[in-house]
Amino acid sequence: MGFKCGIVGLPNVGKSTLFNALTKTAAAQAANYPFCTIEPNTGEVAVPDPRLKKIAQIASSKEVVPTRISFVDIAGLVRGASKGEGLGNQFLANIREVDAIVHVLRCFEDDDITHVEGRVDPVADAETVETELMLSDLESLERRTTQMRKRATGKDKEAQTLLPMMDEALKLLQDGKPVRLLLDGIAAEDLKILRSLNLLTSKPVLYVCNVAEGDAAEGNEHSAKVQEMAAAQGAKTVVISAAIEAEVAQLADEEAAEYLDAMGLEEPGLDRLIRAGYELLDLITFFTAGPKEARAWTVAKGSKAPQAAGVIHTDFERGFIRAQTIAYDDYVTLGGETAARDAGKARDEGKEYVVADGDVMLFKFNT
Ligand SMILES: Nc1ncnc2c1ncn2[C@@H]1O[C@H](COP(=O)(O)OP(=O)(O)OP(=O)(O)O)[C@@H](O)[C@H]1O
Ligand SMILES: [Mg+2]
Repeated sequence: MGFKCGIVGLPNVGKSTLFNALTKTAAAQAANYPFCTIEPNTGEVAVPDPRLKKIAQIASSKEVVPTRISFVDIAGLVRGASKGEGLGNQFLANIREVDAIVHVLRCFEDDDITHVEGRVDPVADAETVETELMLSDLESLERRTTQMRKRATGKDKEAQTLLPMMDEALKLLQDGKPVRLLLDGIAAEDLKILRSLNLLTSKPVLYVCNVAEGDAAEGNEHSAKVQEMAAAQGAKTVVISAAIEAEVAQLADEEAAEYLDAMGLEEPGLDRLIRAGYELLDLITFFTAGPKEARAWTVAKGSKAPQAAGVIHTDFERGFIRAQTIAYDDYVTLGGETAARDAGKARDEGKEYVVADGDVMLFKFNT
C-alpha cells in the first residue's frame, strides 16, 4: 500500500519545515535558502481519528493503533523546471511518484527569508508551479500521442483504449488547464486509464497557506486570495503556520495544548492538514477491535471486503470467506460487538461488499 502526498511548491516556502512538523522529526533539513532540499524526504504520519479512541474504549483494547499515510518532502520547483531548470526534471520525476499534491504557498511576509521571485504573491506562485507541471505534461503527452495514434490505427487494443483519454487531457493542457479537471465525476474505469497515464496535473491538489505565526488562527490577506483561487477550482485550502507547527511538534502534549491555546488555536493545524490529505487521496478507514488492540486501517474508496482483508494480511484476502461488519454508529450507540450482534446489527458481508467508512470489521478466512 502506502498512499503518498507530495509536498510541492517554490523553493524556500516552508515545505521541509512543514514536513518535519508532520513527522515530528528534524529528518529534513530546513533552512533559509532556496534548494535546501534536493533528495526527497519520506515519512509516515498517523492519521488522527477520534472514532478510534471511542472504539478502543468500548472494546477495552490495550493498544490503539492509528492508520498512517506518507508525506514526501520534494525539492522546490522554479520557473523553467519543465525545461530542466534548477534540476527540474529530477524534481518533477519525484512528483510523478506521489498520489496527491500538497501545494505549499508562502503567505508570510519576512524580509529575512528569501523569496525566489523577490516578492510575496502566493496566487502568482501557484500559477508558476502549476504552469511547469502543465508544460511537463503537455510535452510528455504530445510525445506519447504521436506514437499512440500510429498504434491505434494499427488496431492496437491498448492504444485504442488510451487514446481518447490522452486526447481529452491534451485538449485541456493546450487550453492551459490542468488534467485534474477530468477527475470530477469520472467513472471508475476511466479513472484507471487516467491514472495509468501518470500525468502530474491529474493528481488531486490541496493548497497549504503557510502564514506567519500571528496569522495562524485567522489567516491573512494572502491566504484569503489563495482561498478564493482554490474555491474557483473546487480545491481545498488549509491555513497553517509551518513555523508554529514545527515548534508544537517538539513539545509534550500538555505544553503543546497551552501553546496552541495562547495562539488561539483549538487543535494543531497539522491534524487538519493530515485529514485533508487523507480525503484528497480518496481513502476511507475501517476498524478492527478487540481486547488486544483497536486499529484503524486504510483502503481506497470503493474497495470490497476481500481487499480490506488484504490490507491486514495477504492470506486474509486469498482465503476470504466473509466479514462480520458493524457500522461505526451502531457499534458506538449499542456499545460494542456483542451488543451489536444481539441487536442484529452485525451483518455478514461477502466478497462483493463495498466497505463503508467507519465499518468495524472481523474477517473470517481459510488459510
Ligand atoms: N510560517 C513561517 N514563518 C516564518 N518563517 C518560516 C515559516 N515557514 C518556514 N519559514 C522559514 O523559511 C525558511 C525556509 O523553510 P524550508 O527550508 O522549510 O523551505 P523549503 O520550502 O523546504 O525550501 P527548499 O525548497 O529550499 O527545500 C526557513 O528559514 C524556515 O524557518
Ligand atoms: Mg526543503
